[in-house]
Amino acid sequence: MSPETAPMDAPSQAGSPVVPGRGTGSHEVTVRVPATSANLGPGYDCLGLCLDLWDEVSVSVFDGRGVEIDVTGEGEHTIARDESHLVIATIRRALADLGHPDPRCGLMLHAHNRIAQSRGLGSSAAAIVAGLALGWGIARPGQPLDRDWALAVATQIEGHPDNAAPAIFGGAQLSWLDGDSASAADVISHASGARESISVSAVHHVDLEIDPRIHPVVFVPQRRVPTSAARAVMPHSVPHDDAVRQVLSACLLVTSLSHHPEHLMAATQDWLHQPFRRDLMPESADLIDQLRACGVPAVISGAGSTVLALGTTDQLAGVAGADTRDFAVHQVGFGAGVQLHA
Ligand SMILES: Nc1ncnc2c1ncn2[C@@H]1O[C@H](COP(=O)(O)OP(=O)(O)OP(=O)(O)O)[C@@H](O)[C@H]1O
Ligand SMILES: N[C@@H](CCO)C(=O)O
Repeated sequence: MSPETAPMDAPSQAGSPVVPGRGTGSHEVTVRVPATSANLGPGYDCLGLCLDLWDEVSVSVFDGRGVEIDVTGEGEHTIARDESHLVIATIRRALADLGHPDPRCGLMLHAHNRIAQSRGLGSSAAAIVAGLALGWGIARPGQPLDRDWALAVATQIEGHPDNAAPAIFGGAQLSWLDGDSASAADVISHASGARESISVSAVHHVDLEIDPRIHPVVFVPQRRVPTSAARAVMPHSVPHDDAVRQVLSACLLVTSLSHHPEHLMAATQDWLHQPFRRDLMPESADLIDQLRACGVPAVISGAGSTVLALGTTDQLAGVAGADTRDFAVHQVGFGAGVQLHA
């Protein structure tokens, strides 16, 4: 395999704090939370995998009210430094859910982000999962994270479980909601119209084996595509013929990932979301066309704009035939689920 590669920012050792604690009145809680790639072509809103690329976040509680937020790395010039910061907002949600006596407590947060935002690498799911794990660490110090609880709450916040499941459980995950609801928003509105909590038993996931011959490569462009914009262009219905082809592709992807990488080209075809999102990310759509023409199984990662190639060394050799100059190319490897140190 010979794609142009750039070194990833090496993660620090698990368990080492991001920065020395400055909080007063509480010990520091630290999490490492991974990037994820959802959809994988035909698995819209239900398939996702975890990448070996991590945000590291620590928090401590101080006496009084308010927040102090320090961000380095991705988003250091753009991310909010107030209560609207997604990790902070989610910590408070977790504290309330877990019956902490003071969910409005003062919070000091340090984040070192490596996951590019609004590029289809699950940055929002990572921030939500980080917030839930940190909230758990504050409210339940020393207890192992209840990952099923985290998945249910993350799904309610994010609306779909396909990034949250691998961010929490690692590897590749198939995830879904009970009943005929496609999204958490449906579950909420069907329930009563109010924002009720999704019951933990309403969100499901299964681990999918990944054939050791398969490797991921990500091609990250400069263009940002907010997930909300990418979901706004989705049609309400698709032709039956396309739905039939999608079923085959999605089924084939599950078995190709686990045991039959030779079928990954056919298994990564999609008729449900990528065609409708092309105009939002023309460079990425063009790169996918080039890569697939060279025999590389390539898809839009999540809602875009990153391109994900998933293949064997032989399949990935085709990357050399594509023009990747406008993309940062990383051979990342597969990751594990969120790590909490409380
Ligand atoms: N580390 C972070 N800290 C705080 N907020 C974050 C962080 N990462 C993401 N966010 C919030 O989430 C937004 C990006 O979420 P969005 O759903 O658009 O993209 P994504 O999650 O990166 O992509 P995808 O869902 O397609 O994988 C950012 O604009 C920011 O508001
Ligand atoms: N399944 C989601 C992933 C991004 O959050 C989508 O494609 O919109």
